[in-house]
Amino acid sequence: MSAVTMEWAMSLLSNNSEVLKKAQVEIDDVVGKNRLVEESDLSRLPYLHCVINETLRMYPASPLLFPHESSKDCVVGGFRIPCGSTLLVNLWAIHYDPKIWKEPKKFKPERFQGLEGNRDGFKFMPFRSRRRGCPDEGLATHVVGLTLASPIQCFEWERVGEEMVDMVEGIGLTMTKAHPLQVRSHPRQAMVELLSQT
Ligand code: HEM
Repeated sequence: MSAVTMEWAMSLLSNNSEVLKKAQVEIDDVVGKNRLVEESDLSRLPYLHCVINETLRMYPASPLLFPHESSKDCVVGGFRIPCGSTLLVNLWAIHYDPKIWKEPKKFKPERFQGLEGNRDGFKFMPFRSRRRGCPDEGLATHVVGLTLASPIQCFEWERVGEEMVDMVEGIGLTMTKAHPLQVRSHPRQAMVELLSQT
């Protein structure tokens, strides 16, 4: 799931160079160019977290979440759910609901600014929620944060051709990209020396 999220994030950044630049400036300001970004820097990179959250909103790794079975009769949102029903949550529909999100189809990490660490009810649930949530959410956000921050800090990327990276979704329970991301990259001038030492 972390690798899937990484690929979507890098694809979105490749198509939105101004967001990539903003994330790069934040890392340069906080970390500088004399050392590589470390896990302990992540809490000081709020814009990077906004990028990750916006990626998880638009491309939740598990768009229908795992099916669950109701253990007793209950009523949810006015609907009677008999005991033993298989329940799916259409997370994708919630994450694109125009009643909840302004311009839901637009990649706008800024919409999460000031909301870091705030789950904001049940509007945003890439890791599901509470008792049924992903037990490794903290680890996953750290892994994605660090593995995304490193190439942002060290490399310039560009699309392979003129056309935008295609964002077609593959078929399956996990939302993968239909076509693997391809980008052309080269080390940032200021990072060449540091990279040659590691
Ligand atoms: C971006 C990365 C990840 C996302 C978006 C994600 C999301 C989710 C979601 C939506 C569920 C399903 C909850 C449900 O519907 O019942 C889940 C379950 C789970 N995740 Fe993650 N996950 C991620 C990374 C990880 C990682 C890195 C690990 C472990 C190292 C992990 C371990 C688990 C486990 C063990 C469950 C099953 C929990 C249970 O049986 O109730 N996840 N995750």
